[in-house]
Amino acid sequence: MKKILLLATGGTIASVEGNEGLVPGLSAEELLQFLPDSTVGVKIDGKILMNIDSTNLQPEHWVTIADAVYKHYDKYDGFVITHGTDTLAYTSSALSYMLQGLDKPVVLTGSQVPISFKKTDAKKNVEDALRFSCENIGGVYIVFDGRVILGTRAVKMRTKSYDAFESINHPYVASIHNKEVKYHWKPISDQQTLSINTNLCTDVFLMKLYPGTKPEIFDCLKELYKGIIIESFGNGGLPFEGRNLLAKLQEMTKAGIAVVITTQCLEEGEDLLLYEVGRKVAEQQVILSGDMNTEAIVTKLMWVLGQTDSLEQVKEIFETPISGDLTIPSDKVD
Ligand SMILES: NC(=O)C[C@H](N)C(=O)O
Repeated sequence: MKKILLLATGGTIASVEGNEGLVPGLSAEELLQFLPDSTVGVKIDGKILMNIDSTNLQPEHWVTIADAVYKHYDKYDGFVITHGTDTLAYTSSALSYMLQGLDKPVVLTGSQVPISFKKTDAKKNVEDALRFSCENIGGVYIVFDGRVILGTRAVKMRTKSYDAFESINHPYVASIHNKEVKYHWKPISDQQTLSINTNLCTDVFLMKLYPGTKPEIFDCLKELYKGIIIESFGNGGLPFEGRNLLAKLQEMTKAGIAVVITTQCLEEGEDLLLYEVGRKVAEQQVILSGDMNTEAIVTKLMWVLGQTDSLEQVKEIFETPISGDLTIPSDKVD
């Protein structure tokens, strides 16, 4: 019989009605009591790590979760982490960088409606997550609404609907229907032994550009952050006329700030070489993010800056795919 460890962290799934709205309140054992008897066939131990709305979740909590998986790794066949949906994709990405070489599934799930409510998506999601955690597959995954998404590729797209998450720029790993797992994609495992590296540098800022962004904002950011992610427009680029951000970019990279360029478009990623506005940026010491999603970019930059201060190394590690986070152009199928 497979042994699974369920790590509870809070979120809507564990929430109850409080005086000021929904608030996490159920323990891991209480969550498990809501599951039907048909979940037999698996031995599940439950452990609560924190009981918070994932809006309150911080990078330090990612470390707590990674440490818990690592500590219990040899004793279990798989792991299910129940979590709020709002920052779930950040946690799944962070875990994908901190825990590499997994040969067992680490499965995150949550729900849009608390498990104690009559009509809820929680029971199905936890059951599906438990099912997937028994598979012979390594890596970090999100299981939600019958779909399995690679941990570095999920984006929360909807605030209320059950199909809250989409897999962006990557195939769904599998779908789960009537208790059956049907694969659409499988990872190529090149590293066999599990390694944990939870060093993070959280001095990372995410800026969304809009027409009219003031260049002076970068003077403040330069003092506070070691890494800045610019969500630019379309294929990527910065204005060099009017409010000139290109000149500021040069100042930032000279000051040793790691600047990552991405796009506000969810699908297909940046392509800086296509337009003049992008090429002028590509000529600078910037870091490219290809088709990575913002959740993966933020957590990867924190993780890479936690490993090295050398800008060349930051660029090299960041631009190398980890845990399926980035499609290198030769991998793309037209
Ligand atoms: N559906 C949810 O879980 C939302 C909740 N606010 C959370 O992220 O904790």
